[in-house]
Amino acid sequence: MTKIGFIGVGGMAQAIIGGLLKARAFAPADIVVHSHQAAHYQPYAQRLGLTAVTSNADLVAASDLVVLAVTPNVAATVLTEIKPALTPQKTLISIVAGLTLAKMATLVGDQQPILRTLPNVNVEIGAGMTAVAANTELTGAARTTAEDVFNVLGSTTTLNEDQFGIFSALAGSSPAYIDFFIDSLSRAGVKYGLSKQQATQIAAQATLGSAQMVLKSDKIPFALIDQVASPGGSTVAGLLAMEEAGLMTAVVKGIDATVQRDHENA
Ligand SMILES: NC(=O)C1=CN([C@@H]2O[C@H](COP(=O)(O)OP(=O)(O)OC[C@H]3O[C@@H](n4cnc5c(N)ncnc54)[C@H](OP(=O)(O)O)[C@@H]3O)[C@@H](O)[C@H]2O)C=CC1
Ligand SMILES: O=C(O)[C@@H]1CCC=N1
Repeated sequence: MTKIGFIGVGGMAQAIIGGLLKARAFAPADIVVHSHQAAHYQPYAQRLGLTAVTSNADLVAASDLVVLAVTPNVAATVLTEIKPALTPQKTLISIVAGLTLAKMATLVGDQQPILRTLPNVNVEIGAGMTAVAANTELTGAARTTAEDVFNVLGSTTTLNEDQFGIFSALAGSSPAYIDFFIDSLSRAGVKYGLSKQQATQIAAQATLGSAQMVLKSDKIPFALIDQVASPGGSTVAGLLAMEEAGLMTAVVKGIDATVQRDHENA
């Protein structure tokens, strides 16, 4: 059986592992974990029945797929550390935002098969959106095996590396921005007397349905806006007030800052 190892078991690795277990894509014991602090990875591994090892090198030795799931500031150090344990029979999978295939190859060697990915947190419930880019060493069955890790967790798209920055903003970071929007809607509901729990449920279901409508309809979002906004009605009054407060400009400015920070991490 293919064994998958995670270097780092923070928020994103735990979302991927949770999604893989729910999809029964790997048996718990075939998921190997290690992170910086034993107090973090050992209880987590024990709780889920995963295989915990005591070093990054041991993790690479025990895994066919090695997922780099550390923050960008320590990625280079960790790649240098695991280089002696890597072989061309193993696939290195990075989820690190901003880290290019070329940079990784300089640290682990040109012969290493590598899949650069950028998943989002919704992989945890099988509703993820992940970008992938393979280097020239990753081909055939090995490439399929690596990409299938993310195919079982939602949608995937193959992307040129120069588009990973904007993808990271629109799919990787946006769950936080959409949660912010849902929370803003539900806070408005509280202002008008709904309980926070009921307002959040209502706002989240309306957001989910609207996203599904955009994906299923042949209309662009602006046409769907017109379908909701009745002449002389309440929606158009709300839309104009939101635009006066600069909603679209605020969103684009937020994405600009996200992309800029992603480039600084590269
Ligand atoms: N969060 C998200 O939605 C997304 C994140 N990403 C990328 O995923 C990566 C991880 O992000 P996130 O999970 O949010 O971050 P976290 O801070 O939650 O997790 C980072 C993990 O790295 C571990 N770590 C730190 N240093 C080492 C080391 N030397 N050796 C082994 N493990 C180490 C930490 O271990 P310990 O806890 O034991 O200290 C921790 O488990 C980032 O590169 C980010 O760009 C990509 C897409 C989406
Ligand atoms: O906040 C971050 O840096 C990462 C990248 C995409 C989502 N989270």
